[in-house]
Amino acid sequence: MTPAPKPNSAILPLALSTGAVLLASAWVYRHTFLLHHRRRRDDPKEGDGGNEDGDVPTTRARRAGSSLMNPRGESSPIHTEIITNDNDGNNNNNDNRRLLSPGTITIAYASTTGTCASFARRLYDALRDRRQSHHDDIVLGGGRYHVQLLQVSHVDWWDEVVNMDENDNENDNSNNNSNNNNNRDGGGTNQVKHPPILLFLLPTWTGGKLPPESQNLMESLEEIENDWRVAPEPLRMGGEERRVRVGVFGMGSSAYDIDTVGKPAKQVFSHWIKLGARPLVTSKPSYRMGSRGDGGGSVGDNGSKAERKSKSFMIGDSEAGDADAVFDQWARGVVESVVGMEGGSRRKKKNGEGVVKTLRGNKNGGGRKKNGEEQKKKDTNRMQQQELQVKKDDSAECACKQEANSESTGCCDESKDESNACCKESNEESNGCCSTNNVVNENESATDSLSEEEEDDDDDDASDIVDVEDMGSIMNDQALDSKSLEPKEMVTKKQARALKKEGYKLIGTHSAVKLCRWTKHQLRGRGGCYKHTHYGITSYQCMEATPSLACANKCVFCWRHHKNPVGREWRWKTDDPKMIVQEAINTHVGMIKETKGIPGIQLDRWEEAHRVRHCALSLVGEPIMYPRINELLQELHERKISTFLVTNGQHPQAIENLVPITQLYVSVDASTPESLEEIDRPLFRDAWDRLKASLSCLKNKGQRTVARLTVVKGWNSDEIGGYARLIALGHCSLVEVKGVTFCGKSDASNLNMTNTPWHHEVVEFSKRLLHELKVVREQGGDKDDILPEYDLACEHKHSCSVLLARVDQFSVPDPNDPTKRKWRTWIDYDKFQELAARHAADPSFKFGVEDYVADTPEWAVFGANEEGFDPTDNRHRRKKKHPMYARFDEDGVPTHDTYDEPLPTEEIIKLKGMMEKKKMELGDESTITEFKSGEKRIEDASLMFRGLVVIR
Ligand SMILES: Cc1cc2nc3c(=O)[nH]c(=O)nc-3n(C[C@H](O)[C@H](O)[C@H](O)COP(=O)(O)O)c2cc1C
Ligand code: SF4
Repeated sequence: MTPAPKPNSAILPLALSTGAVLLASAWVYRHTFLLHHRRRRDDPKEGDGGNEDGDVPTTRARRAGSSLMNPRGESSPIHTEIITNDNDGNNNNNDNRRLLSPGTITIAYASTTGTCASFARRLYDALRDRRQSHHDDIVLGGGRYHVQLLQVSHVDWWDEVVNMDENDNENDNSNNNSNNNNNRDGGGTNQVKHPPILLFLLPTWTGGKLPPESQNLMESLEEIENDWRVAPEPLRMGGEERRVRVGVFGMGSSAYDIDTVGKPAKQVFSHWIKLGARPLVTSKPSYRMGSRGDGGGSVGDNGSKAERKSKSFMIGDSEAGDADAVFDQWARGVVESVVGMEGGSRRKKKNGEGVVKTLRGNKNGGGRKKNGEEQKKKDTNRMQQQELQVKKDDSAECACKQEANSESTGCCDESKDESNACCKESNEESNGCCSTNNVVNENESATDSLSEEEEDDDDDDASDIVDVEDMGSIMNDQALDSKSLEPKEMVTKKQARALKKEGYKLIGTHSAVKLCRWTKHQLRGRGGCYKHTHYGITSYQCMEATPSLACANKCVFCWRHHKNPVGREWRWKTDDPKMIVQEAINTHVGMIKETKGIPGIQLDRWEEAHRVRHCALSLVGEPIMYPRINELLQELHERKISTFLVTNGQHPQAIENLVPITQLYVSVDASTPESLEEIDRPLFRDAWDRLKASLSCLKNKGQRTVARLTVVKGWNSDEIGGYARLIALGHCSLVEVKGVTFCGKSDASNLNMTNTPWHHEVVEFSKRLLHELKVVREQGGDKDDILPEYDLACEHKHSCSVLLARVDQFSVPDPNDPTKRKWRTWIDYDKFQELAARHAADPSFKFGVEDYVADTPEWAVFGANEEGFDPTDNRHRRKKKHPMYARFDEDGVPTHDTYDEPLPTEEIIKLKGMMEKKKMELGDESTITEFKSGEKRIEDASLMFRGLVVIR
């Protein structure tokens, strides 16, 4: 690798001609850039924001002034602190250091669902546990560090790297002098400047990127690397003492494309190395105070090279369930390296163990022993895996094909009719069950490249880069280690805790039930849900359940806020369907019993509610993924419980295999491949094709099929023609259009209340969809393939829902007025059970949609005065603090009154003022208050004129 030229080095020979002068100037500029900027920034006359050299940013928006730095001496204890940030991302701590100041350890994390944030905190606490004095100081080894914890998104990375401080060094020196008295190791023995250390904890987000708010890190590093004005490997400048050491821990999930797992973390690590940083843990001690004889050296001298190299950068896999253990391993390596830099081996051992205890929370120091046992177990597993692989390779048939005959759904099943899609994926995507091949191969290549490196025992930067290239293999190695031959349980303890907190009652290892708020609503005589209006379901006799909490998406509007398992195919322990159904009913009925005390409960309904008559397999997750779904449906039918099942359309083969059910839904969340990607954030690369295949499957199902459209304003409410074309693939019996329900703010989604459409907007959308369906119908096609006619059949204003139904299946001429249409979208549930039982006894017996329809009551029909509200119930209208408004500006300030008339300007200004005041009271966050009845009130200044919002 080319050594970095020294700033201000020879330029004169080139200045012989004008061209050469220009060239030389550019060169000088480039190679003196850092120095120049350091000086300029520190010169008060030039100002912080001055940028006369072009568009290179020189501001440091979020950094406290260097005058605020704590005095620090080389061998006195480490000072630690947490940098807090306000909602605007401004750093409130005036005591934070430049990240590249010698003697600074910075733990920088990004996190959206909390994993990396908690790891960062654990690492910080582990370091803090090294505190050796009553004031907030920490000692590692023989020296001290200033440790700071911050979020990636709150740092101006360009500024931190490019505008390095001259006076960071000066401060370092002066601090050394001023604090010699604090030297706990005898003072004066540790007169060495410690290199800055950067430790990153980074998750993988959609498409193998960093979460959007943290992408500033990647962008800045890329920019610096590519900016011709910045010297190559700028971080080498200033000598070894100042050369930043870097460690990165990436989080990902192998439920996603394997090549995205930890990708951004890997890229970040690679960028730092290319910029001249050194891996914190290297084959030779990365920085050493004394000679080996003095007890110098690092943990890098211990263990195999492969082990050592895996420590600066490691990846945890949330899917494998061993992320904690991998993190502990990484963190231990990191801390031991810091200790190794500082002091002798005696101290290193002691301190290293201390950190292990803290990270694992094991005060008895049992961590290491357990580790040894775990390692043995892992080795055995790895050997078994490899044996298995050999067996698979030996067999003439592809493993997927063998599995395709088994009951399990997922990629192997799907290979049956999708031209061996699974095998294809195993090559292209290292997907799930078929990926063992790739993993083993990659291990081999990892071994190859590592042994090549063994020959190159030079601790140079070339091998640092090779280090980076090997990291993917290391991750696979970890993944393989963690794989057990026994299928594991789907829901981890952490996920179970999170789901329970949100009110899910878990059944067995992968199922759940939850009491729907409409159940309570109708028990109190306040009206049922839209399924009551559209199909005659008794809401208080309906059980919401799922036999699979996992699914293959991360939809932006998901109720689970992503505290759930994800997976492309079933690979978990499989519970017995009878147990699931029985437990679900018991749990549901238990919850019904608890509602007795709710004010207004109607006792006759409450008693009836003890008998479950309907099951909506739509709670969360993907019910159709459960390999024994048909048996489960059978169990429900045997108990005379109707079955509504909602699938997200990612498992077409499972749809094909499904037994007749009362009503089968496919969610259609987007009308183009791009918006599907954006909204559902699917795990499958071919998600769009899967959705289309699923819809096509509906055509021949025989029973009632529904395309469910969830309208997210501003995300999927355009391109309506695309929806019509998708619906046409399946000739779906019904089309349910429903406004998205906002489930409170979530870090994992950018959705907010403004994405929730009003009922009149859903009606407008439905009318436009009807028009587009007509267009498709008029375009014709084969005689048998002409799209049937649809019309607006029902609406339920309370849940912003409209039903479009096929005229041929759900309407008859009105006997009282043959010029009019009479809708029959309700269901004769007893009839369905009779037909389903006959089919179960004799699968050659077929039945269709028209065989179990029932009349839709007048109040439920689209356009009725009742707006879908059952008149046998009592309607409770909310008292509005403010009159209803029809339209709002982008901040949520009303612009049109309830009759859609524009408001006078002075009225708008007044409302704006009220909102500002509310914002001051509430801050930026929205607060959600849950009432006993199950209703939730969301308070958010931007929503204040929309009245109370109820979600279920
Ligand atoms: C919306 C979303 C998208 C994700 N996309 C990916 C991905 O493409 N690849 C991957 O390996 N992991 C992906 N993950 C998994 C996360 O990287 C993993 O759960 C990680 O632990 C999250 O860390 P955090 O809790 O600190 O945010 C995704 C997670 C979410 C919620
Ligand atoms: S498919 Fe359903 S359960 Fe899965 S992420 Fe989407 S909304 Fe949530």
